[in-house]
Parts: sequence; C-alpha cells; structure tokens
Amino acid sequence: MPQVIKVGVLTVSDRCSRGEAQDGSGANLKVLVDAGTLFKGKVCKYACVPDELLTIKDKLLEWCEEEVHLILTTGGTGLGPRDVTPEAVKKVIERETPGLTACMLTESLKVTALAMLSRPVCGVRGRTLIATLPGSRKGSEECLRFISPGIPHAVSLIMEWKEEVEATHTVLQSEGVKSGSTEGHHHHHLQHCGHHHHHHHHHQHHRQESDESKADVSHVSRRPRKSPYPMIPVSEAVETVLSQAELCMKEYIATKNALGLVLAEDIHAKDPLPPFPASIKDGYAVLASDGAGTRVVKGDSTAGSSPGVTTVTSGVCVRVNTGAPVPPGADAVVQVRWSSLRSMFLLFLSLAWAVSSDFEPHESAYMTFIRV
Ligand SMILES: Nc1nc2c(c(=O)[nH]1)N[C@H]1C(S)=C(S)[C@@H](COP(=O)(O)OP(=O)(O)OC[C@H]3O[C@@H](n4cnc5c(N)ncnc54)[C@H](O)[C@@H]3O)O[C@H]1N2
Ligand code: MOO
Repeated sequence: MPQVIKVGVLTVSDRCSRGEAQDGSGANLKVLVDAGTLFKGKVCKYACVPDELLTIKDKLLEWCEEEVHLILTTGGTGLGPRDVTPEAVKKVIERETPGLTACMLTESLKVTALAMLSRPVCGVRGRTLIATLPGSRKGSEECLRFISPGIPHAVSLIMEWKEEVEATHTVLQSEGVKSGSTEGHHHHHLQHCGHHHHHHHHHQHHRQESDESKADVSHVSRRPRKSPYPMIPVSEAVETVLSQAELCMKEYIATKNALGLVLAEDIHAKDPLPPFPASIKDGYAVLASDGAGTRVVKGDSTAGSSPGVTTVTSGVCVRVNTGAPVPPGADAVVQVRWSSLRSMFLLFLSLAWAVSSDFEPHESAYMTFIRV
C-alpha cells in the first residue's frame, strides 16, 4: 500500500490574501492533489499569505514542524519587485533539489518562453520537500504535473519509506541501461533482475531482446514490457498473502451491512434459486439417449414459463431459452447452433398433430441434431 503524501498548498499573493482576488491556483492545486491521479496525496494544509518574506518563511517553518511531506507554493516567483517566494524558500531549505527546478524550467520553456521569468527554488528541510510553482493557475498546474513523476520517490527517500524506495528501485533496475535521449531506442539489459540468475533466464533474455529489436516501438502501447517481479504459481501467491494476513474475529452481521466483508464460512441458501433446473443456454431440451436425429418440436419454455407444463419424451424436444425451466423428462439441452431446421411443411404439421395433442402448431418443425 503506497503511503499517502501529506501536502501543504501555500498561495503567495498580495491580492488574494487581501481578498481582492480569488485564489484559483491554490484551489486548483488542491483538487489536483486530492484527485490522487498525479500521486497518492492529500492536501492537509492550506494558507494564503501576502508577498512578504517573513510571513512566507514563518508559514513554511510551521508546516515543516508539523511534518507536512510536500509544500507547494504558488506565486511570487517572478521578477516583480514584491516577488520574494524563492528568497523565503531559500532561507528555509537545508538542501536544494536542482533536478526538480531544472525539470520545471525545461518543461515549462517548451510551453512558453515566458517561463524563463520564473525563478523556481526547490529543496528539502528536515522531512519536508518544498517546491515553488508559478502564480497563474495554468503555470502552477503545469509545473506540478511536470515534477509529479518524481514526487512519490522523492518523499519516500526523504521519509525513509524503505519498502517504497525498494519497489521503485526494482522497477527501475529491471528496465536496464537506457542509451539516452532517443525514446524507444534499443537498450541493453546490463543489469539483471538481481535475484534469480538461473540458466533459463539467460535464454529468455536473449529471446526477448531479439523480439524487442523487431518490435514496433513508435507507439507507447506497442513497446514490449517485462514484469520486474518473478513469475510464481497462484498457489504460492495465495500462500504468501495468507502468511501475511491476520485472522480476524468472526462476527455476525446483517447482509445489508456486509458490503466489502469476506465470508468466514460457506453459507447455504435455504431454498434453491431458481426453484427448478434452468437452462444455461438457448436450445432444445431433449433426451440424450435418443442421440442425433430428427425431433418434433413439441412446445417451448421461455423465462417465466411454469416448469412442468410440457414434458419431453423420446423423439420430441422442447425449445428452451436461457434461464427458462428445463421441461421434465429432458436430460440435455442442445444448443441452437448445433441443430438445423428440417422443414415446416403442412404435411409434417398435420402429422405432428396426430402424434401429439399438446403440440403448438406455430412451433411445429422437424429438427435435425447434428451433434449431441
Ligand atoms: N509552465 C509554465 N510556467 C510559467 C508560466 C506558464 O504559463 N506555464 N508562466 C510564466 C510567467 S508569465 C511568469 S510571469 C512567471 C512567474 O510567475 P509568478 O510566480 O511570479 O506569478 P505571479 O506573478 O504571482 O502571478 C502570475 C499570474 O497569475 C495570476 N495569479 C497569481 N496568483 C493567483 C492565484 N492564487 N489564483 C489565480 N491567479 C493567480 C496573477 O494574477 C498573474 O496574472 O512564471 C512563468 N512560468
Ligand atoms: O506575469 Mo506573467 O508575465 O504572469 O504573464
């Protein structure tokens, strides 16, 4: 279970803090984080402060003390005389993270040349990562999206969430050494999975590599993928899960309150439902011992029909729909596609009348079963 990243959103804006403007950027960042699609995060702190260095700094320090994992500031990163957010952040952080800053700038420059006017500063204080986003709603969302791929791992490293760090590393290592900028370029698996190193693994690697070189890598969806996790039998996986699971107390609870719970033991219905043998396919109810051959269609059984109205005897059959009662006497249902219509001539009709009194004229037909 990935940990939830506790996020603080700090809007830095004179106008918003005075109530002269709506904080669209902060509100939008909150929605983005809480949606959980960029990373698993939850906004637990929110404030709007004026472009005052000391006020910004105090708020950042307060949130760091309260163990917020990630603080996103928005606004005040530009060249206006009152833009001091980067200066405030610099006073607070102990270690800079220039990679995050570079990511924001390079990606933003692809969007607008004016991104060169933002002076982002990112870094870590104690166990809190701080990133400065531009003030506009658009710019702040863009920059958050750009750095999002790095956020969970950054926070895991800072927080020393070992399992998460390891999981990310496992995935990363399994991707092998990439040769650089050209996406989809052929890469070498210099680094094997780390664990098993059996002979057949090598064979697999070679085969996959030659498959990969043939693969169409121009579409993301067509690029070959490989699981970083070893393939294990389902039984072993179940065992692993159960060995980690704690057996809870049984409790008796009304079914309407039982959503999401797991049954402690089998339960049995007091009455069979449906209260008759129902056909699981559309077809003709027959006596299996009759074998292949022609049958007179004696009637039909549709969903809602009362069971037992028509019976099946040797040489006749009854049309049944999925879910409808299988008539008494029948011990098999031949699917429609395994039968073919023989004839609907009047001659056979009258013959059929003679044979069976409860025969429905409109259903009259001779069926040939080609397979039973
Ligand atoms: N990826 C992008 N990066 C940048 C963009 C961009 O569109 N995409 N814009 C660039 C521009 S232009 C500037 S300038 C710089 C620096 O921005 P600041 O951090 O100094 O932003 P501010 O001057 O505080 O505000 C800019 C703009 O946004 C409006 N604003 C400010 N705060 C709010 C708020 N809380 N809610 C709604 N709107 C807000 C403000 O009225 C200004 O019009 O960033 C570049 N980077
Ligand atoms: O101040 Mo920028 O120049 O937001 O457009």
